[in-house]
Amino acid sequence: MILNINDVSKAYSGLVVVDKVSIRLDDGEMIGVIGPNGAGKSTLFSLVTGFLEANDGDVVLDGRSIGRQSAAERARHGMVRTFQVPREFANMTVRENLMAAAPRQSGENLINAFFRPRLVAAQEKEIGARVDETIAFLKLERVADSLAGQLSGGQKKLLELGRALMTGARVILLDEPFAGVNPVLIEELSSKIRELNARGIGFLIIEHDLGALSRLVSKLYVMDRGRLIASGTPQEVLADPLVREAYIGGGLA
Ligand SMILES: Nc1ncnc2c1ncn2[C@@H]1O[C@H](COP(=O)(O)OP(=O)(O)OP(=O)(O)O)[C@@H](O)[C@H]1O
Repeated sequence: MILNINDVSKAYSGLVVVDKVSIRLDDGEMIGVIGPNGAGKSTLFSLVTGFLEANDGDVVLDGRSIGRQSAAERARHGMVRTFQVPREFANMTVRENLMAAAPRQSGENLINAFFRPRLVAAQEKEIGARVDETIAFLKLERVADSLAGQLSGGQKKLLELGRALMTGARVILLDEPFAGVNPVLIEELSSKIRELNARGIGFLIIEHDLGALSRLVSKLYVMDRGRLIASGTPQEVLADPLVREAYIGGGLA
């Protein structure tokens, strides 16, 4: 699945926070998006996935323009995002959270639930099997029946990834997957992401942990004050004086 972000822009009361950003994510590619605080990275993810409406530009997924579609429609086409602060349902268990994230062809239609209970039951069973697989893949067995609100920060990030996987997405945008996660779990999460990527899922990843991100992705895009200022391999980008300058005071050693 190929994602083309074409000249996407967003302004708030005249202040441009995303300025004509274009990024291409090739089939099964993994790309990092970095930049100092307030550069516009999270806003860009919301524009791409339909949580915010762009003022300009388009988003094209596998040749189809989806830039005017809702987030739910874009998810149905195979692209979802996660959030910096995970958005799990705190009062539901891990298993229930994963169940709820799966798209349903028939169960959400009450008439089907009433007149075609066997169809709905078969579908729920299939979703249940996928939930079990996802729990095993992310090694969440021990907390599968715990309330999501009681998980550690790192486990919440795993659940967030699991919820994205349950949608069946082929392109996943991860917003700071390693923030607040301990180093051991960062390695664990990275290897899960790598494994999913090897199965053909494309990733765009915003991350401030440049070391962990650079080990994961083949290419970095750098944003500063709404604009893309550099792109290339992690080695090229992190050695770029323009990039180092953008980060002054922002923590790039
Ligand atoms: N709803 C809003 N109204 C006005 N300004 C906003 C709104 N949302 C974001 N902004 C501004 O847009 C700019 C980009 O914010 P954004 O959160 O996308 O940056 P970011 O690169 O993701 O930062 P961080 O790394 O800190 O998460 C910031 O200056 C922010 O203050």
